[in-house]
Amino acid sequence: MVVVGGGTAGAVVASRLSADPGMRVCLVEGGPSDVGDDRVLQLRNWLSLLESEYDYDYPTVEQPRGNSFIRHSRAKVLGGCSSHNTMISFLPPPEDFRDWVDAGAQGWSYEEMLPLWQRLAVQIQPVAPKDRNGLTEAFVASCHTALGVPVHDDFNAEPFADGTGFFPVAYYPETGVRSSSSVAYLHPYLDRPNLTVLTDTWAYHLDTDGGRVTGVRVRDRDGVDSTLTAGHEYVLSAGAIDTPRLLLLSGIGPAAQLSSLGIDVALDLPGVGEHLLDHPESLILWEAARPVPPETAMDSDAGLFVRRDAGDPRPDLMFHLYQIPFTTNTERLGYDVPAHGFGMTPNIPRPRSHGRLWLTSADPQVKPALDFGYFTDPDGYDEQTIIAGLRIARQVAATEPFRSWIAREIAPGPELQTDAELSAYGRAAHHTVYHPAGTCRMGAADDPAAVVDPQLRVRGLANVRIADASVFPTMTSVNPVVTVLMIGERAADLIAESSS
Ligand SMILES: Cc1cc2nc3c(=O)[nH]c(=O)nc-3n(C[C@H](O)[C@H](O)[C@H](O)COP(=O)(O)OP(=O)(O)OC[C@H]3O[C@@H](n4cnc5c(N)ncnc54)[C@H](O)[C@@H]3O)c2cc1C
Repeated sequence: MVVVGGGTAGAVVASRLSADPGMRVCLVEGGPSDVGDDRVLQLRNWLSLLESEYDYDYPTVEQPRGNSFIRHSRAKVLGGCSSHNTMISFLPPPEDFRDWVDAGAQGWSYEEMLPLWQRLAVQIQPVAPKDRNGLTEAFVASCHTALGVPVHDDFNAEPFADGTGFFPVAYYPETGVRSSSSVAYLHPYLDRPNLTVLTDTWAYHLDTDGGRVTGVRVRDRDGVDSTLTAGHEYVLSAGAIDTPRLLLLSGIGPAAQLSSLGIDVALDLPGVGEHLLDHPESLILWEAARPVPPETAMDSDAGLFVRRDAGDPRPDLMFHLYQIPFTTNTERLGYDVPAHGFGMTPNIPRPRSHGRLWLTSADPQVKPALDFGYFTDPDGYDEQTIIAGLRIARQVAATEPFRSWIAREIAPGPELQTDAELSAYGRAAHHTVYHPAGTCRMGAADDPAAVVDPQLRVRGLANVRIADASVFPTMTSVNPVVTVLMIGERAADLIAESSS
């Protein structure tokens, strides 16, 4: 087995498969190991990793209705984004998986996914009491009072329509170490004789012949090229940007795009790079009336879910509380940067705008172009959701005890009140929750727009599967990392079944 990408899902696949001593697994990871690297392992450090040497750092193309300055962070380290994210860990609601089945992903219902959730090796629990501070507790109390939503002690205890509370997080509170896929799935097993982990090794081409992958061309940290071959199967787990990028560089994708770049077409697969999904979020920023207390798991410990559409049992508006002033976008717009501040970030659980990614060059070094199409849905649903979110955040801010923590609203600023004003600000200052997905969409075996079938097999190739966020048929209503881990678990099951 060759697994390309030792990230969130790839680490799970390699770990589960190498538990069988009869299976030889080679895991190829573009970044370094995280073993012993406290900068990566300490969950609270996550923000310092963005735009660092651990980040591939992808720009977007111009977003006429959104923010063109967003830089999409993607982790370059063993464990992938689970090694530099905040590890907020939600089991998605049942209807999210119903949407997947409706999109052709037979076998991916909530009931079929639950056993995978139950066996996850990462340690998930609500933010530990020692990591909770007065600001965050006041926020939860005010959400409850202002909006009448329930307080959840554990969001994962059962499906919910709305509510507030401390997030479930995958970490070890006693040490502050993240429970990433690398820590939970690889660290205990790195001495397995049948598991080879090649770090700092970049895969840049899949060789194909007669409907099969015959090898993966890689370059190691010294710039030495070699070709890895698998006796059984290849698994692509390079993530929602780099998996389609690798396919396209290998001539697997929309034929016209590939031909225009002079890339030989190995397989015309129109869906590769299409259907780029994300969770956009905006920000309401406040100056703090007093310094924010230091206790925290990772500076975004609590949140709020709101349901506006009574016809759907799922929330349709989500907020993270940011316990630090996250001013990247507001500063650019001329707003003050407070010494002490915090914010709420309304995001769209099921956005209706989609985008795509594509190559602009046959050179593997050139980053692909990413167009998220933010706020381009024709009915304006995404825009309206952000406007509603900014208004709801103000309601919470006007309610004690949270209100006493606030000195003033910095952005959008109290003078912006109309829908048009809030929309213009909300879109100019918007950010990403860093959840790209869907670019190698899973669908029915006879769906020509799908890239993988429900067994995660690439359409038209006999021995390669994809296991990462790129296969999402639709966006999950909640943060996606748990779903990505479950995809890794499912991929391992599917491969084990097919090899027995
Ligand atoms: C800053 C940030 C915060 C986030 N916070 C949360 C959160 O709190 N909760 C949540 O649910 N989700 C969160 N997410 C999203 C979540 O982390 C991702 O959706 C998920 O981890 C993606 O997993 P993946 O397996 O698809 O890809 P990744 O985890 O990105 O794995 C891809 C791996 O492949 C490697 N790779 C890529 N290309 C190649 C190549 N050509 N050759 C070799 N190796 C390669 C990469 O180095 C990487 O290790 C966050 C993301 C970010 C960036």
